[in-house]
Amino acid sequence: MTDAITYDVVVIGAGPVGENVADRARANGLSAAIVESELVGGECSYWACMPSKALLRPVIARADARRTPGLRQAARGPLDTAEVLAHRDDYTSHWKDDGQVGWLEGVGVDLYRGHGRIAGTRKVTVTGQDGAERTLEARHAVAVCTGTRAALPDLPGLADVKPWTSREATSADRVPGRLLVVGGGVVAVEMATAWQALGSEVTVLVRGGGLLPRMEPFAGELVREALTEAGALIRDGVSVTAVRRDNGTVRATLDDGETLEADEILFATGRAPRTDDIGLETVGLAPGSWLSVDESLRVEGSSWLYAVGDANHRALLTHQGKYQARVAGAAIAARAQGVPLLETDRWGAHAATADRAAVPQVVFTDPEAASAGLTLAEAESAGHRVRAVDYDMSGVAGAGLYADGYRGKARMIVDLDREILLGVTFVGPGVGELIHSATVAVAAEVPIDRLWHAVPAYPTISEVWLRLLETYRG
Ligand SMILES: Cc1cc2nc3c(=O)[nH]c(=O)nc-3n(C[C@H](O)[C@H](O)[C@H](O)COP(=O)(O)OP(=O)(O)OC[C@H]3O[C@@H](n4cnc5c(N)ncnc54)[C@H](O)[C@@H]3O)c2cc1C
Ligand SMILES: NC(=O)c1ccc[n+]([C@@H]2O[C@H](COP(=O)([O-])OP(=O)(O)OC[C@H]3O[C@@H](n4cnc5c(N)ncnc54)[C@H](O)[C@@H]3O)[C@@H](O)[C@H]2O)c1
Repeated sequence: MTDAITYDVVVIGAGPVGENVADRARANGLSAAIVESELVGGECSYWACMPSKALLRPVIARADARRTPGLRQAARGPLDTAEVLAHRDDYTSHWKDDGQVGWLEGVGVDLYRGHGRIAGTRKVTVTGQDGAERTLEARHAVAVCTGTRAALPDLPGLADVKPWTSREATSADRVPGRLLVVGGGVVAVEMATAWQALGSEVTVLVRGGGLLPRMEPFAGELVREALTEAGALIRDGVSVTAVRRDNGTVRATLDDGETLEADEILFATGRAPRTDDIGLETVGLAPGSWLSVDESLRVEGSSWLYAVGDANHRALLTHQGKYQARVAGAAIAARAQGVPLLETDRWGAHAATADRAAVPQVVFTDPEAASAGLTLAEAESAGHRVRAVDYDMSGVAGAGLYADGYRGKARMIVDLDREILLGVTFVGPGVGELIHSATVAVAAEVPIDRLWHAVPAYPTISEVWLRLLETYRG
């Protein structure tokens, strides 16, 4: 082993979040190293956000075209599967990271390829593919940005089946004839939407709680209706108890004793933190745990260790992890400069307040489901005195113009004590591009009386804002 190489900041994991922590460190005049064991760009670029959205974009565009008079006939046919998969491959840069490595070089971050492990206070070892080990030492901070992997249930026979996880579901190069999807969360509904449209016969197996259980209930209901109309079968209240593969065919046994056959089975059953082999035990933390952090993203009880992005389990979304990276970068720099008091109060420069109050998310199904801030259930369980205001989006002129027979629903959650919005949900075609208006309203805590003066252009889907406010004001 050679002598330790010293940097101000050492980042483990070069996903979207690690890249941004390193970039923020550099922008604040600190030196930074980043360690990556696979591809620079992380899960998001190669097996998550980018490939899934590249698969879904043509699906959603075709559905929109089929709802547009004059285009219906032209959009009747099947998708060009080869072109869709090739487009997806382009969007993942064919699983090569040269572009992102170039970006790191451009911002002056040193890349170390290999597996990173914490080795006591402010030290990180990097084990390269050839087994050679180097030690990096951080003057100020080590940031764990190692993300997640798919969590698989403990089922007899599962390993032999070689099931699809989100990785295979986003990178497969052929369309399975029959696809079983286990789970009812975001990965399950997005991938069911994509592969059904690409030609698979999809069956979704939902254990309980319906589809998209973390959103307002009508989101899952509208997505279910459309998925069913598209030909997918959704089975509720069923669990897979065993699975095997015979001569290529997957056989999944359900808890009611029935056995289903398919060509592939996707487990979209949540995520597990990639913290099991990163040396947490050398600093008194439990390997394999989600890392609990304070508002500045610093691991509780530590003065130098940060956990940013998926690894801290605050909000498993790329944009939210990148926001955390900006906050953590500012906090690391301030502490390095000896700033005596950080701004960690609500909405302060060194507090990731939006993680708790104003997280936006878009589920890229047909219809899209988009939300910002709290659901009714979340607001109530947090003790707020609230009113939910609902509006059927088919009554909005711009929605009718956007799609013939537009189906959609909007809800805003009003904090009755402060007369501000705590959350907004839109479900319907085209709403993904609408949600930032809600994020601004929620994060800025715009008073309802002032929102009344934010006039939506006619005739856009955004007029739903006016309808929601009119409904609230009676
Ligand atoms: C199918 C799917 C679709 C998604 N779509 C969206 C979407 O549309 N929008 C959205 O906002 N979010 C989406 N997400 C969530 C998003 O992918 C994650 O929130 C995001 O990737 C988290 O970024 P991260 O940098 O924290 O972790 P990751 O992207 O997981 O990156 C972590 C990096 O750390 C590396 N690493 C791990 N351990 C080590 C180690 N010991 N040493 C060195 N390197 C290591 C990994 O190789 C990886 O490159 C999706 C997720 C899935 C599964
Ligand atoms: N468009 C987007 O923003 C987007 C897209 C995909 C993923 N993501 C993020 O990635 C994360 C992971 O998504 P996900 O869908 O994998 O996880 P999830 O936690 O959202 O959903 C997992 C689902 O699987 C079910 N489940 C768990 N174990 C099961 C079992 N043994 N049998 C049957 N069902 C089981 C759960 O009840 C849950 O409904 C989410 O936090 C999500 O926000 C975001």
